[in-house]
Amino acid sequence: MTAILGAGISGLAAGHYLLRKTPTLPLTIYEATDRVGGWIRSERYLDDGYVFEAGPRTIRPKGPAASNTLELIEDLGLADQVYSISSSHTAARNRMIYAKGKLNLLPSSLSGILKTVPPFTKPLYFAAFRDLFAGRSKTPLKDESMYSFVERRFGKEIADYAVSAMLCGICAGDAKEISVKFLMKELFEREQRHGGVIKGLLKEAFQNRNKKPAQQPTPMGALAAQAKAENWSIYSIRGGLQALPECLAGDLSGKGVSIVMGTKFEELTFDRDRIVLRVDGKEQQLRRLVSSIPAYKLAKHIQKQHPQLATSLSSIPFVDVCVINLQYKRADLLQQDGFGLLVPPIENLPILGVIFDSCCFDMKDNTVLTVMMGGAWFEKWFGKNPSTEQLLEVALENVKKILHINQHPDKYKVNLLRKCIPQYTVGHQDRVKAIRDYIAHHRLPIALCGASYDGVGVNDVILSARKSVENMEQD
Ligand SMILES: Cc1cc2nc3c(=O)[nH]c(=O)nc-3n(C[C@H](O)[C@H](O)[C@H](O)COP(=O)(O)OP(=O)(O)OC[C@H]3O[C@@H](n4cnc5c(N)ncnc54)[C@H](O)[C@@H]3O)c2cc1C
Ligand SMILES: C=Cc1c2[nH]c(c1C)Cc1[nH]c(c(CCC(=O)O)c1C)Cc1[nH]c(c(C)c1CCC(=O)O)Cc1[nH]c(c(C)c1C=C)C2
Repeated sequence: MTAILGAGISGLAAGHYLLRKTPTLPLTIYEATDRVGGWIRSERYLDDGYVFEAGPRTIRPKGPAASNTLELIEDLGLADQVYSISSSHTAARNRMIYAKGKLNLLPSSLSGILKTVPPFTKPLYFAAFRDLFAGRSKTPLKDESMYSFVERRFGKEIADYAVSAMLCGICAGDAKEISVKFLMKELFEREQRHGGVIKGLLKEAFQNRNKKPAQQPTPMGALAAQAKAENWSIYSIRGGLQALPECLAGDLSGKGVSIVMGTKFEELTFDRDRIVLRVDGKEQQLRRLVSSIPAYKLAKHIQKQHPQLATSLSSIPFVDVCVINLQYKRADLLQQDGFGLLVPPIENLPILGVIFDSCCFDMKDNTVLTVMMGGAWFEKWFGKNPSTEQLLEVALENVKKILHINQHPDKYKVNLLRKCIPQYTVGHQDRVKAIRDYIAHHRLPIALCGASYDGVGVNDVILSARKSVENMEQD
């Protein structure tokens, strides 16, 4: 038998790809909680016309990982439930940062890069000049923090206001700790090879001017082609993103996969080419296993037999995020439409950002906002065990200060998501390599997928599930 640990989006996707490879495969998915979806959780108030998302709310449609998700959505028959936002929509164009006491619209066009836009004190194209004239790093580097790379190449303002804020909005992390390879691997490698990012881009464009592309682009499914033709910027699923894992789980159950909820699985031992899983007091013999649970959780289950692997798995840090959904029964509370705002850490405020849900999606006559707080700075602001009231108060205070909304929300929900986002800190790539090398060296019949390893977005974790299954040996 084959088993999957975890029924978050990556575990369910792994089930989908396993069945696509071997439709008759006996398969069980073990989930610790009483629901599927993991961090994807939508609380629906459909009679009143709105949804509270506790975790992700939008998915990117561009790039190979994104096309893979769209193909999955199509396979599940969910294409007609997709709610897309085109690149010309205000929610796509208007992203703001709160800095120096006011809301600043980030440039979304070339002309914006040519002008000086606050909070920056020079036009953004100056950053490109700086890169052209800054020397290469004194010694070759294997990795460094995102902040240090951007500060070296493009200057402190870009590091403080653009990149640090963007990292808050992707992994709730501190740019001074996150590896440059998390988002800028190619730029970093170009700089290391050519002594500058722009120099490298120009040199490579010149060298490749007559070369044919080495690979044909992968063919696009119909939905990905539609997303391209209609120029989608982001999308979600009607009624909330949770419909995606729910639909996947329904499809798998319909194909005979057993999804066991509320499992207490204790220990995993590897015995030659078998795995013994102790679950709910009983032993299960498995031929192979896909783990989609967070790395630090897997570490606990294999600690006794493989302490070295457990140490590597637990070395991937995670942060806590508090997500506070607010609903007001009035449509006109926001002075500026947009996707939302981010607060760069240099502002030293206790919130990471606010998403304007009701600008992105039609939520009848409601204003719906989501305040995100904590991340790498959770303990600094809130200590170890803040109360719900304390968290709500901080969120409302900042909504008042930044968005000038003084009234109390008609409905709210405070979600404290403990250890919800992994931090790809400097050296992450080597840590993941050490984990995979250990598994290969000891020939352990386990495949890893999920947010701990190769990307934290919904697209990344679905693709990680596909790759982990494709790389598994056949019987
Ligand atoms: C606040 C927030 C906002 C986000 N926003 C976005 C966004 O806008 N766009 C985007 O693309 N991504 C976003 N993400 C990231 C994305 O949601 C996650 O990376 C993704 O959902 C992770 O999926 P997963 O399956 O890897 O892990 P998880 O969702 O963590 O699923 C793992 C599952 O395993 C179960 N489990 C754990 N331990 C065990 C065990 N011992 N036995 C059995 N089961 C176990 C858990 O209960 C869970 O169901 C966001 C994440 C957060 C937290
Ligand atoms: C705590 C704050 C967070 C906000 N969103 C996330 C966190 C942790 C999670 C998240 N957001 C995005 C991704 C990546 C998706 C992918 O690449 O597939 C993740 C994991 C998308 C995203 N959201 C914002 C940006 C700049 C990005 C990067 C990609 C893109 O440009 O679309 C903006 C943003 N995120 C948050 C806020 C408040 C915000 C405001 C503008 C919250």
